Amino acid sequence: MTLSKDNLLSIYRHLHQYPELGLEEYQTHEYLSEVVAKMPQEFLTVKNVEKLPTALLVKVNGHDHSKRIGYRTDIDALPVTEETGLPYKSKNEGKMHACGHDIHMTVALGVLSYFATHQPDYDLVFIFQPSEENHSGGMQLYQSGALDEWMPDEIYAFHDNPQLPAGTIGCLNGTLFAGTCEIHADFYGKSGHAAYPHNANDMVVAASAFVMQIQTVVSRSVDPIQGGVVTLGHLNAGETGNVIAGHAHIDGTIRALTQENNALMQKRVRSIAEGVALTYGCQVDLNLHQGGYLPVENNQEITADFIDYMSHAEGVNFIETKPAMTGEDFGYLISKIPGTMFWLGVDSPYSLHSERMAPNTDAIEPGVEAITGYLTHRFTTIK
Ligand SMILES: CC(=O)N[C@@H](CCC[C@H](N)C(=O)O)C(=O)O
Repeated sequence: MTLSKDNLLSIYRHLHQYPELGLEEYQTHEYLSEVVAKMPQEFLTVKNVEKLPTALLVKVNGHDHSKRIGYRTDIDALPVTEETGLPYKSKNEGKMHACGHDIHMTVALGVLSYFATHQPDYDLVFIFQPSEENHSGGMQLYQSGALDEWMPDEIYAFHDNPQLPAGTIGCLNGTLFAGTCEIHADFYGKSGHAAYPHNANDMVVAASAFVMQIQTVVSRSVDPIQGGVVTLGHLNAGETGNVIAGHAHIDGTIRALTQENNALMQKRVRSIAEGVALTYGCQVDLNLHQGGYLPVENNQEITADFIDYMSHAEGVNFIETKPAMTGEDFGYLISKIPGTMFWLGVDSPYSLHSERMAPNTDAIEPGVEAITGYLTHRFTTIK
């Protein structure tokens, strides 16, 4: 049975209502397993992963086992309080599928349900991967060895895109997403009475200097033609207005389209943190963590075939897109297995990660059809 439009919509709404954070996706894993269990099992082999219990792998056994295509979806949500006002809004307080991984999972189930009833030419491995937003779930899954016996020859994934019309496929033959590196910084000084600054060491001042100096990383150190991003999204210091803060904590992210620029920016952020500590006579504890968030470099030959198919397939609305500074731990998987990442338009006025981001669910069916059509085509061109 191929899941119908109504089935897919009700799956989407269920997933949307029960978002879970990275590595905690137990209910999601259970629900996905139940949906897969209701599909005809003749061609399916399901595998759980001991080291990563919320991951789910499903192989559709093809007519011929000499080649294998991987299709990955992420399953985690964000610590965001939903404000879409949707009747099926999140029931898990403070958690939301604000990055649209619920769309990713629904489309993956739609594609899987098609191949569960239409045996593919070669094997297809569906990878339901935890923790894309943090903890590098894709890298953890790869390194767990769970994929080893089902290692795909090539791999695909998409991300939903609120800026594209619903159902539109977007792609680029090159680097689609940036490599990212998380910044976590703690500045330690000496707290004290607001009236006696000379007896304290104010970490609001040190953290502010760090924030301002960081602004020169992209503007002064990165080739402007290549660009980059440093965003500090979280700053916390002190307790109240008349007490000098002895501690400041900052979280942020570095983004660059090449690993070389990412490394350069990491080096500059470290120098600035150390410079601020020296200048302000404080301690800094800086943690720069890149994990599996490598640039998403689409494979040239595979992506050329993908773009050729999508631009000519009947019923597919395709546009060539620019690189984006969003990150993805698919960057790790695609550095190990050649493949293509692409966009699926979900047409929302609010951006990914916004508490108001409400994907247009009209994207689901054309997404399933375009991907099903491409994979069917790819079985005839895969080398
Ligand atoms: C698609 C998307 O929004 N991905 C996230 C990935 C986060 C990577 C890492 N935790 C970081 O913050 O650098 C993104 O924020 O782009």
